[in-house]
Amino acid sequence: MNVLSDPTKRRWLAWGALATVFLLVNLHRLSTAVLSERLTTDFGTTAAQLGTLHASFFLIYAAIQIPTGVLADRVGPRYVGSIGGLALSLGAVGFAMSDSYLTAFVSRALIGLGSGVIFVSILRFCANWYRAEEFATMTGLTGSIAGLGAILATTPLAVTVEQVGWRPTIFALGLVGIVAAGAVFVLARQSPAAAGLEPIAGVPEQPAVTFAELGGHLRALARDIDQWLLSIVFFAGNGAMLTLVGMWGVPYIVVVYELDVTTASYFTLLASVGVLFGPTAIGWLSDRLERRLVPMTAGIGLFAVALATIPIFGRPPLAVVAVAYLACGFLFGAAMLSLSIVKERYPAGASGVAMATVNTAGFVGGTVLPMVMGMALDAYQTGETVGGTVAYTQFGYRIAFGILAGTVAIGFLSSCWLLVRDRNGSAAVSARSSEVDP
Ligand SMILES: N[C@@H](Cc1c[nH]cn1)C(=O)NCC(=O)O
Repeated sequence: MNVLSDPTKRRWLAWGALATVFLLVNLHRLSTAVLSERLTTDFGTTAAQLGTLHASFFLIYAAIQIPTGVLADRVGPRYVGSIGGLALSLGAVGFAMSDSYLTAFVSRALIGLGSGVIFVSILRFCANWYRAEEFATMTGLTGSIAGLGAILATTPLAVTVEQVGWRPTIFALGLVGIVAAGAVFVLARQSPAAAGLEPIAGVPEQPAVTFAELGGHLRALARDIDQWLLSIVFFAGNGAMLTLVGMWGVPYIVVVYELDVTTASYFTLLASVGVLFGPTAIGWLSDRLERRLVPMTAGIGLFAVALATIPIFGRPPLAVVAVAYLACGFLFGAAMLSLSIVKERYPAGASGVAMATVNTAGFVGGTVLPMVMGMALDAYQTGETVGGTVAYTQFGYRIAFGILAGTVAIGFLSSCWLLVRDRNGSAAVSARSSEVDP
């Protein structure tokens, strides 16, 4: 058997193609920080227009999660993943060739649209090609790709853009994406059987679902308390991480410790290093322990504690901030277990819509929490500007980080509630509930 005909090897090739597209998703979604000055020069954008360009990606991303879940369940990851990869890559090519803010905005929206379908398609692919007890590891591994993308979107992207220019860089990423989307189409079949391969031991063939059945599952999800609790966990965990890395993690250090932006960005880089390792390690541990709720609750609780060091001390030693940022990134992996739990609560054929529902909450968190923190900070302006941006007081940052830590603490309480419900038998928190959390 060669690598294409052996299903246990073939699945890694297909996952690799999908993961390459997901790496590009993460590079594009976090690239605005590095590109901002050049975009301002080339398109004459105001700060508000630049913010809209950045935020449009997240809004579209959140909005299309549930339709993506329906399509991933009904049509399969091969078509959804490859068409999404093609769309985001064409968007990147268009963005690189844009000659006005309008074309740049439309192209960026296309990148967001294509990107939004990739993560759920990968998880849906993993549900069909990996055993249930490998699923949290695969979800974590996929989440870690986001950490790698976040790292590549900092200094490596900045250096490349400096050397060859932003347009050739984004154009090249578009070409890589077109090749990767082609590889997804060729390799990522619906299941081993659909690829004409032997079944994989312990991975049952999943029945096809109709749109009507998926509608029924969506209605069940809307009524399911566990789904809402899991969504709160992911809203808090994913939202807090995206807020820390993508928005307020750097300005806090610049203002409170009076460091320059480049030095401050090393701290958020540490958080991304945490995301590189944490989701895989925690997912793997959960699979080994055959437990989901206990590691999720412990991890999200520690996440809240790590984040709370900032509002509690206001200006802790920088080494403490470094450890806290790294710990937050690593422990974010615990929040990702919410995706495995919801997947195991629903029939295999509807796992896409179930995971997409919880992922939506994660990206609503990534959109809402930076804004809420910003509104809190606005009440504590110093009246000065640092590096062209409005400066806020240290107390303002304590309040804003307190809101963020409080949100993660609510995620922790939701996770505790899930544990209690599971122990009381009021919820079958996992399809394998008796094995997973006895
Ligand atoms: N790992 C997260 C994204 C993230 C959060 N903080 C830094 N990166 C992830 O994979 N989320 C799912 C998705 O759809 O991107």
